[in-house]
Amino acid sequence: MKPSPTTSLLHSLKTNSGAYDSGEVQEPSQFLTDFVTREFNAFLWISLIAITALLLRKVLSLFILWARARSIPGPPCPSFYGHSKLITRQNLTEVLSVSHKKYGSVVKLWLGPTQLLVSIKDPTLIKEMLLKAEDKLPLTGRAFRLAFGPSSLFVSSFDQVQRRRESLARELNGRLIERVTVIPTKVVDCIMERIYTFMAKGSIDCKIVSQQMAFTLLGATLFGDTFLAWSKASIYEELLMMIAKDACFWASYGVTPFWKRGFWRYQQLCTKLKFLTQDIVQQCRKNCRLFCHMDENLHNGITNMGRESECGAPSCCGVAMRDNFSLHELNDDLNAREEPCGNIMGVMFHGCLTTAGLICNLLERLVTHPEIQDKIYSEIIMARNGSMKQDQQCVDKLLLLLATVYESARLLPAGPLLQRCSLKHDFTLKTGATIPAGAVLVVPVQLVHMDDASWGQDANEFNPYRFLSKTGNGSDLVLNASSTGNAEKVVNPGESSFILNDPNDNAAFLPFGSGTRACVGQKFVIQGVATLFASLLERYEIRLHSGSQSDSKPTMKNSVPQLFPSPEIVFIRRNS
Ligand code: HEM
Repeated sequence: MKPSPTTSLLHSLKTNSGAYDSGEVQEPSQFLTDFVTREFNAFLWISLIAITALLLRKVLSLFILWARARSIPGPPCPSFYGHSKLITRQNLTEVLSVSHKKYGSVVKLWLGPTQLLVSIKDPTLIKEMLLKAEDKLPLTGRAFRLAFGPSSLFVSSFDQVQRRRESLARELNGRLIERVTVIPTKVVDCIMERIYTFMAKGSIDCKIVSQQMAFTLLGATLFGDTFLAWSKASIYEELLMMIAKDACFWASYGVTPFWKRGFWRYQQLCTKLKFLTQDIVQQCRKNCRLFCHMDENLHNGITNMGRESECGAPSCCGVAMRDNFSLHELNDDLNAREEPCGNIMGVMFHGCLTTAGLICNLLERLVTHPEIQDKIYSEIIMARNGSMKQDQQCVDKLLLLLATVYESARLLPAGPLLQRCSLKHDFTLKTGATIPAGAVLVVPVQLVHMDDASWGQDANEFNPYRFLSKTGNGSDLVLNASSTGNAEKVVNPGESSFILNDPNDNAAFLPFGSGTRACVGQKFVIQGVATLFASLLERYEIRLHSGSQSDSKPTMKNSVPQLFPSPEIVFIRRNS
């Protein structure tokens, strides 16, 4: 029988001590061999103990995970691999819809023996969870890191994003909100210029025009006037969209797939985007210095005429945006590991995709509900007549327009699920259910937005009036979801006074998430999109192209709205 490592260690110790006892002198080479053998054996033992401890820890945490998860209701596992075989990206919301109906508002599914998914549908519990679970899933962070390099936004861990989040939120909701009323006048001109080029070829696809609008709105906000005159803007937009198509796919590999040719092609696109971002940032800085210089000259009484074309600012711009503070917020104070421009690319990527989705949905609702479009137009004209400043539209008065933006965001949120996790700590919900650290937490936003209990019988119908309350005889008559049938007839902008409800008062309104990792762009994007549409609708009527098929009522499957194809639309200039 082979001696075990312990016996050989003891034996060698014994023989050596015996040799010294008997006064024999050992050969130095023999001593060295014994020493190395002993050291090696000791190393093997230590490794064995460490690996066993590690495995035991893993098994223990697995038992703890299973024990904690037992208290959460959910369908039994069909196999060792849990429910992963039943779930695809497309049908997860449907699976969750069925499970919530059967098991209640908190449901668990096993995605494998070690991966637990917990879905929450009750609005109050959702709010609680979104406050307590501070981290994002590592997959999201990986997708952004692979595409744009390490950055301090859109990272999984809350500790790493907190500071940048707060400073960006301060800027977006402070100075930028003030400025957003100026941007769209210029942006509309630029957008319309491109829309006319599209229309020269016939009608336009709603998706393409929304992408274009979102990109121009965000680009002008982040980079100022320089962006509107930038010759490479359309290449930038194309690259962003190409990256968006593949980002999740490449991030889903546990190990970066260096061996795949497609991955290198993807990386090339990302590098091109990085160079383009650096280019626009440099141009912004150059123009900013030029503008500052112009300002000085202006103060010194030197005429400014002709300088605008000198510095490349577009002719359509009435007001120049001189300090690109958003760039400072995103690009300054980077730590050594961060990619310069990483945050800028991340914000452009997320902002463009989500804003394009909202604009597309809004356009679809307006063309399929022309009566609402007409009312919004009257509201715009009335607000314009009452406005002191002829070149600016005060969007806060356009209640029906704002309500239509909210309703569009509610009906088709940017993604079907909100995802979170708590990487380090378990936490307990009010119901007593303990959510283990590392569990994938999801909110099926589409289901929550279509829930009759939160939105009334007409939850899956387009009804912007649900966000308006009518004040009458001193008491508020709230035209909410349950009374919407009549509300539309009663509400006529200008005839009586209305109040726009804060959509966030309803815990079931989640297109921008909520809690610790909620979208920092919500207020800005709603103001920006509403101001953009106020300018656009004042000058153009948007209609469905005569050949285009669009069903205003999306079909439902297990309470999940099915997307309708993007309609073809046309912009018709108004006479007045
Ligand atoms: C219609 C447009 C937009 C929609 C629907 C949207 C939606 C969202 C959602 C659902 C989240 C995750 C929230 C959560 O987990 O609770 C998010 C995060 C975020 N959004 Fe937006 N967003 C939009 C536009 C923007 C814009 C324009 C910006 C910035 C200029 C922005 C900046 C961010 C940031 C920085 C985060 C990450 C927060 C974090 O990880 O801590 N968003 N957004």
